[in-house]
Amino acid sequence: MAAVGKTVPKSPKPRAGPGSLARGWLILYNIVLTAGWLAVMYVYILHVLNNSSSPEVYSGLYDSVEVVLKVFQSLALLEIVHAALGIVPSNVLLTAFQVFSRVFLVWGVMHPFKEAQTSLGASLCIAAWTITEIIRYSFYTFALLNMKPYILQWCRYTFFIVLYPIGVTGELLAIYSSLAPAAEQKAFSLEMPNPLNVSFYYHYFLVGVMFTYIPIFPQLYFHMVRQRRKVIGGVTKVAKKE
Ligand SMILES: CCCCCCCCCCCCC/C=C/C(=O)SCCNC(=O)CCNC(=O)[C@H](O)C(C)(C)COP(=O)(O)OP(=O)(O)OC[C@H]1O[C@@H](n2cnc3c(N)ncnc32)[C@H](O)[C@@H]1OP(=O)(O)O
Repeated sequence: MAAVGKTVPKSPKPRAGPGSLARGWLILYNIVLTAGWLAVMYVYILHVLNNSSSPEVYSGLYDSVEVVLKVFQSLALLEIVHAALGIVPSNVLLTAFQVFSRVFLVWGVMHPFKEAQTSLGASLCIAAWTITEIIRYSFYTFALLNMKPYILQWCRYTFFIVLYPIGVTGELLAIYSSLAPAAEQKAFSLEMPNPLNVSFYYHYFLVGVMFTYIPIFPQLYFHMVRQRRKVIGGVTKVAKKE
C-alpha cells in the first residue's frame, strides 16, 4: 500500500513517434542511406583487395569511392532538417556539428586537395564513417519497423567507442595534409588589397577548424556514452518490498 504523504514518482511519458508520413519518409531515407553506405563499403573492400600489395591501397582509395561517398555523405545534411523539424528526437546542434564536420571534410578538404585524398587519414575516416553508418541507418530502419535486433543495437551504441577516435584521427590527418597545398595555392583565399578590405586565408581557417575539435569532439563522444548508458547500459531497478 502506498504510504500517505509519500510522493509516487511519475513514470516518464512515452515519447510520441513520428507521424505516418514522416515515418514512411524516414524508412525510405534510412533504407537508401544504408544501401549507399553498403555501396561505399563494397567499393572500399574491392579497392583494398585489388591493391593489397601496392601503395595505392590507401592512396588511391578516395578515387575509387569518391562519387558514392560524396552523394551519401551529402544526403546526411537531411538529418539536420529531420532534427530541426522534430521528426526525430536528436539534438539539432550536435547533429549539425557531426554532419557539417563530415560534409566539410568531403567538400572542403578532400575534394579540392589531392594531398588529402591520398592521405592515410582519408582512408581511416572513410572506413570509420562507413562502418558507423551502415550500422546506424540499418538500426534506425529496423527500429521504425518496430524491430530492434539486439546485436545491431549493441553495435550502434558500442562501436563508436573505437570508431569515433579512429574517425577523428583520420579527419585531423586529412585536414593536416591539406594545409601545405592550401597555403601554396592560396586556395579560397582573399588577399589585400581588395574592394572589401578584408583578407582571408583558407589554410588558417583549416587550422581553426582543427582546433574546434578540442571542445566539440568530447561533447559528441560523451553524448554517445550517455545514449549507450540509456539504451543498453541501464541498471535494472528491482522494486523494494516495504
Ligand atoms: C565548417 C564546418 C566545420 C565544423 C567543425 C566541427 C568540428 C566538429 C568536431 C567533431 C568531429 C566529429 C567527427 C566525426 C567522426 C565520425 O563520425 S567517426 C565514426 C564514428 N562516429 C559515430 O559513431 C557517430 C556517432 N554519432 C552519432 O550517431 C550522431 O551524429 C549523434 C548526433 C552524435 C547521435 O545522436 P542521437 O541522434 O542522439 O543518437 P541516436 O540515439 O541514434 O538517436 C536518438 C533518437 O533519434 C532517433 N533517430 C535519429 N536519427 C534517426 C533517423 N534517421 N531515423 C529514425 N530515427 C532516428 C533514434 O532512433 C533515437 O530515437 P529513440 O530511440 O526514440 O530515442
